[in-house]
Amino acid sequence: QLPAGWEKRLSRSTGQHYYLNIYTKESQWDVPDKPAEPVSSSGPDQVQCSHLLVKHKDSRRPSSWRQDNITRTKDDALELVKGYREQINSGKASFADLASKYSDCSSAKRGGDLGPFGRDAMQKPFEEAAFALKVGELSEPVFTDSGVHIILRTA
Ligand SMILES: N=C(N)NCCC[C@H](NC(=O)[C@@H]1CCC/C1=C/[C@H](COP(=O)(O)O)NC=O)C(N)=O
Repeated sequence: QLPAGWEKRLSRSTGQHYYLNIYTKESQWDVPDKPAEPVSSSGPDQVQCSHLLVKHKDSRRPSSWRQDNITRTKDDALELVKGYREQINSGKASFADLASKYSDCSSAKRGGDLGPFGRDAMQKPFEEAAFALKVGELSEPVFTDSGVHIILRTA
């Protein structure tokens, strides 16, 4: 009895049997001794995230609902983001509460929620960070042309 995920095949050229992994399509001469695993998918097609964005003077659009002309430096923006991240991780404040108060993105009105999105929707550094998160996980600070973000994957 073959382990799951394998098929026994006959090699016409040698008349020998070989074994085909039905997931990877790889073949081998040795009789498999353990089940073949379905290849792990290349991650989700879509994720849903909330973010807290702190813009700075070099942001692509240094303006927001909070502040017409944003003049803080990138370093100051990073310090602020680190502080928010600490407050969330220590349970002192909720992500949605801080995002609604301090995020320089219009999504602040929705507690930072960006809704579900697929690949190629967001700037690449944001996309890479978001798709690497597990559901419920909070990112490290992420830098995009928009500014400095922390990202919470919610679905
Ligand atoms: N698909 C959804 N929900 N909306 C379209 C998002 C378009 C996308 N936006 C971003 O990548 C920035 C970084 C992550 C979130 C985000 C929000 C920006 C940040 O603010 P801004 O720099 O624009 O002033 N505000 C809105 O777009 C982009 N390709 O530019």
